[in-house]
Formats: sequence, C-alpha cells, structure tokens
Amino acid sequence: PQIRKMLSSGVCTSTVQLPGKVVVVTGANTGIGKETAKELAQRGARVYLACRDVQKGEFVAKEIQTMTGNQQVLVRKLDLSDTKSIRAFAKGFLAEEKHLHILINNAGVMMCPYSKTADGFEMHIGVNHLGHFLLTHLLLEKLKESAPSRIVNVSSLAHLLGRIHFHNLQGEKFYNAGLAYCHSKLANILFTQELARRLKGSGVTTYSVHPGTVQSELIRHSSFMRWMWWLFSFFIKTPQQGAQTSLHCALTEGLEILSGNHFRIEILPMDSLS
Ligand SMILES: NC(=O)C1=CN([C@@H]2O[C@H](COP(=O)(O)OP(=O)(O)OC[C@H]3O[C@@H](n4cnc5c(N)ncnc54)[C@H](OP(=O)(O)O)[C@@H]3O)[C@@H](O)[C@H]2O)C=CC1
Ligand SMILES: CC1=C(/C=C/C(C)=C/C=C/C(C)=C/C=O)C(C)(C)CCC1
Repeated sequence: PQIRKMLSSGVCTSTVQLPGKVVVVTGANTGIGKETAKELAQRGARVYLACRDVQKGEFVAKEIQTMTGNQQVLVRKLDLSDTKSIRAFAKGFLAEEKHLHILINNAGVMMCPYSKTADGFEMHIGVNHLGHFLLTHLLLEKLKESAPSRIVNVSSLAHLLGRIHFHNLQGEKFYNAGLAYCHSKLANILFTQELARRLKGSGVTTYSVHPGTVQSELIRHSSFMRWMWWLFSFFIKTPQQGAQTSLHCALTEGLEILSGNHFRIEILPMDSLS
C-alpha cells in the first residue's frame, strides 16, 4: 500500500479557474487526455477535444458536459497521422477562435506494428512527434496572441531508451516497435526544450511530462504490455491520477521560469528534471 500510495501521490494542487480560457487537448476521447480535458472543463475553460474518431469524441464530450455542467466542450476531427487533417483542424480552429491559452499535445500510439502515416513517416515518430510538431507550429501565432499561454507535451519515462537515429528516422533500415515509441518520446522532450528556447520572451511557455504508469488503451497493440499491466495492476495509476502532471504544468502559477523542463511524478514528489 505504501508503494501504491507513493506511485500515485502527486496531485495538481492548483486552484486556478479558467473562465474565458480556451484549451485544446489532443487524443481526449480516452485515457489521460479525457481526464485532463474533464478537469479543465470543470475549471470553466472552453475545451476542444481534438480526436481522430469524432463519434468517440462526441460521446465523451456529452459525458464531460453532464459531469461538469460546462457545455463548452467541443469536438473537432484531428488525425495526427495525416498532415492534411492537422492543417484542416488548425484552419477550422483559427477561423472560429480568437484565443488559445493551453495546448495539450497528449495523443499517442505505442508499439504498433510497422506502418506509415499518410505522408510516409513511421507511425510513432509521425503521430507522437511530427504530428504534434506541425500542430503546434500552426497554432503558435494564436498562442502568442493569447499570452500568457502554455504548451504541454506528454512524453514518457520511455524517453530514457530513446535515440534519434537520423539515418533511420522512418525505421526503414531496422524497426523495433518498443524502441520506436521510445525514440518518439525523446523527440517530444527535445522539441520542448528547443521550443522553450525559441519562445523565450514571447509569453508562451512549454513543458514536457511523464504521466506515470497509467491504466489506459495505450497498451492495446502489445499483449506483453497488457500482461505486465495486469500483473502490476496494483501499482498502476488511474487515468485521473495520470492526468495530474499535465494539469500541474497547464495550471500551476509561477511555472514560467521552468519552461522547457521535463516533469514527472513517480516515486519522487512532483518535480522538474532539467
Ligand atoms: N499510459 C501510460 O502508462 C503512459 C502514457 N504516456 C503518454 O500519455 C499519452 C496519452 O496516452 P494514454 O491515455 O495512456 O493512451 P490511450 O491509448 O488511452 O489514449 C491515446 C489517445 O491518442 C489518440 N490517438 C492515437 N493516434 C492518434 C492519431 N493518429 N490522431 C489523433 N489521435 C490519436 C487515441 O485515439 P483513439 O482512441 O481514436 O485511438 C487516444 O485518444 C500518450 O502520449 C502516451 O505516450 C506516457 C507514459 C506512460
Ligand atoms: C516493473 C514494475 C513496474 C513496471 C513499469 C513499466 C513496465 C512501465 C512502463 C511504462 C511505459 C511503457 C510507459 C509508456 O510511456 C510498475 C508497474 C511501475 C510497478 C513496479 C514494478
């Protein structure tokens, strides 16, 4: 019980409310993204659920509206494995919204069989990093106009095993599904660090996070991971607990000075690792 308590102890303690604020959460129809979106809606923000499956998104939007009483929970189509879809999402969003205060780049795939995005990128690097890279770039002016604003990139402890193999970025020479995930999660952290450097003085800050080991649909492609999750289920966080690090980075006042840092809660108390 002590270990269980330690592994799920970090909680976002910010009391910040978000009336009038606009938020986009990618992959918000399930898992950590859904719980992140729910809490931001609870605090009064207008929340866009950016989902590749609009039907699943609408179902969750209704659930969040009912639970929070916030009707400003909207679903928009976003498939991060297709740059056309990313551009269409951004175009629609920029046309309908004057502001964007918080962008949570949360969606992700893990250990999927070798496949490519519509534009020919290996699926992990394409969805987890390049898709969010393009999305962020397309929304950046709006974030600057809305400053102070924040970008949270959901990475993973798995980045520790990641390497950027420039000679094999698309996994064509060799491919390992687990390592491909790790590489893409390292890319999330490197992106965050460089983005923070480039955005210095703009009022837009950015953070990467490891949410902890969380019960979600992320393990859908790997029976080994499903077995691991089942075996260690006692130690695994709920999605609501997993959302806490993203929420901390999106909400906590005075975090601007730590722009570019990587945050995690697991064993250690809520901390930032530079
Ligand atoms: N669970 C864990 O233990 C950990 C998770 N993370 C990270 O947390 C984030 C959230 O994962 P988690 O909630 O666990 O996993 P889930 O699989 O439950 O959620 C992932 C979300 O990403 C969406 N998604 C996947 N591919 C695309 C795409 N091409 N375009 C748009 N959306 C897409 C999924 O949509 P759909 O439902 O339609 O498939 C889903 O909404 C990920 O970035 C993951 O890497 C990091 C460390 C540990
Ligand atoms: C061994 C072990 C664990 C396994 C952790 C693993 C396997 C984490 C994998 C994380 C991933 C894949 C993150 C995705 O981004 C637990 C459950 C902490 C409990 C204590 C013992």
